[in-house]
Amino acid sequence: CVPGSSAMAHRMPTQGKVTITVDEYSSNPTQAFTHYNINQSRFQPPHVHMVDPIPYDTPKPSGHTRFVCVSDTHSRTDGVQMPYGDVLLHTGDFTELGLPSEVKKFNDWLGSLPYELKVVIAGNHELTFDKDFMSELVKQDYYRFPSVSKLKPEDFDNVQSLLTNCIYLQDSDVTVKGFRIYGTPWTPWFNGWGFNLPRGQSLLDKWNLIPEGIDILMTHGPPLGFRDWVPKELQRVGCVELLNTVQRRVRPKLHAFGGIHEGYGIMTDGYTTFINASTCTVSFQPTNPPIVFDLPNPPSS
Ligand SMILES: Nc1nc2c(ncn2[C@@H]2O[C@H](COP(=O)(O)O)[C@@H](O)[C@H]2O)c(=O)[nH]1
Ligand SMILES: [Mn+2]
Ligand SMILES: [Mn+2]
Repeated sequence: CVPGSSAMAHRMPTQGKVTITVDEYSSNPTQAFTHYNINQSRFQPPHVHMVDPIPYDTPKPSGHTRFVCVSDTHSRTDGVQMPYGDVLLHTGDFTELGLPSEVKKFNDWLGSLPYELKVVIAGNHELTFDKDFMSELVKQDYYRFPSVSKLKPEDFDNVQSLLTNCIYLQDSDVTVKGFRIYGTPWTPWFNGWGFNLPRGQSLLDKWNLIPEGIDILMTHGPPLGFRDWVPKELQRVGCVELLNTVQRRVRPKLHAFGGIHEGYGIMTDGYTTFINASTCTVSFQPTNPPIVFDLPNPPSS
């Protein structure tokens, strides 16, 4: 089923393409959650429920690919025990500030891991990966991030090239082992970090770049209602337009993200599995284990 029915998504009769528009509750995700839960049972069982992670020693079913999901490692990978799997997915915040030294350290860690393929996106902490953010920061004389101010532009101009041990996605996709994976770093504006955009049309413009036919979506932050609860503020902070895009247009089998460290865990809506794989806790301790997930191989692979 496509959860919920709303004026916020409609199928164009001639093209069969679903168009997502800005949700009336876009700017207040906590209110959006309550509204859609009461009026559409949108986050209710039996379709929506928590999922237990599979134990690492579970044999992989034949004809499946095992994905290992991590996120928000924040340059703290030293003690993280990595399980068996085929493809690593890292959904951003692999550094504290995107310093080239941190990126190199992360790339070395990736190089030490045995996975056949590693796919990585940036998060709001990868400041140097967001070119527009860096141009603005230069104008502000770097007052917010003193250690970034020590960098010369040539040190970070081509920071992506330091990631030699993975496939880096930024509003782009790749097909690996027959799975089409799309990755995008944008999150709702929060304290003016990298890859921040206002809720509403600005973020929806980014989600509208996600093609149909994606098997796995990687974003840094959660969609509304799925592992997006911030207990210290009693707020849901997931993006409403991202949820509508995922459930009503793109419909990936797996949506992997992090961003909200407190939301670590797995849920399903009955079709898409949502994995918040934040390795670091809210106090930035890297104690949440990587989450493994098996997907049946696409027929053509
Ligand atoms: N109320 C909100 N809290 C947020 C949001 N994004 C992040 N956070 C909180 O910060 C930590 C760490 O995030 P990081 O990007 O600095 O690593 C996260 O776990 C939340 O507690 C937000 O949009 N709204
Ligand atoms: Mn983080
Ligand atoms: Mn983050």
